[in-house]
Amino acid sequence: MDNLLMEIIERNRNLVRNGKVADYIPALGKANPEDIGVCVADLEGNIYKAGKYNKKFTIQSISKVIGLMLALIDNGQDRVFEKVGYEGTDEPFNTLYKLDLPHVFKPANPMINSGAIITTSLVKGNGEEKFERILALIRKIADNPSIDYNHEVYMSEKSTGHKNRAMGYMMKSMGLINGDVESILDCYFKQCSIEVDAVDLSKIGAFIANNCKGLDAYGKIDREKLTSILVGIMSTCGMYNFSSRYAVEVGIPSKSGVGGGIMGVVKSKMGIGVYGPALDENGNSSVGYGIMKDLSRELKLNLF
Ligand SMILES: NC(=O)CC[C@H](N)C(=O)O
Repeated sequence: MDNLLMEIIERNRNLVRNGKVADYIPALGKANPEDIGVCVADLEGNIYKAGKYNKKFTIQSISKVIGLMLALIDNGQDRVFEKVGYEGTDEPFNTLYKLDLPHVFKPANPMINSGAIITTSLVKGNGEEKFERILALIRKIADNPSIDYNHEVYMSEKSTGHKNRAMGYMMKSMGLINGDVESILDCYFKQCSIEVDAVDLSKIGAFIANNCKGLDAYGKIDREKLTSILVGIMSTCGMYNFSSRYAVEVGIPSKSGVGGGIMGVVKSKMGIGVYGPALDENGNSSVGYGIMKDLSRELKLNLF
């Protein structure tokens, strides 16, 4: 299996040229596009890996899955989806303008920035406590207590994230956000700056694939429902405005981040973590997409 993963990396390495490392968050621009890693964690506890699987990068939008998870545990399904929708969108992840349309009352889904700012706002905790709870949950489900956030990336996001700030205040004016917008954004920027590697992502994916089994408590939701919401939303919205094409070509519920990571969840089978920081025009890892496509074909994982 490790050999197959290495072969798949090499087969897709040329896709680096189709992408570009994100630099709208200046600190992300330092990543090396040639660093490519992959890891598969199955539900029996086996870990298969190849390439730069232990290269650290920031989790970015993949944290939206964990934000949604904790918001659901804290509030239950109905309260969360009063403030954010279930539906996919053909707008990019940082879209803002639809929030100002007369018939739009909430962000389309929790995987775009506006929707994720809502789920972060719904995570219980005052000030730092909100972030500490998100970090603790990631450490727990990745089974890695050393996971932490990257201060430089956090500061870089905080000082340049004006559009996210605009969304936060817009949604406050729409009555969707309770509490202090700046402190919610601060938590959002920090959660995006949490550093992981491909192994961590595969383990988080495996946790979800195993019906989210292993938490001490599930608060206002049961874990079967929690899992189907996470997996359903990842399949329809996880790759932003590329989600449907991705479903056709890969067919694995996945979430990407502009740090270059993709996390895949194959229910009852495995979690997958891929890293490749060069991004395509939708903000998804260009090599990561190729690797997921090949993995899906070779291991017959396409759900559809
Ligand atoms: N797509 C992403 O990974 C976006 C996350 C990034 N922190 C942002 O808010 O722009």
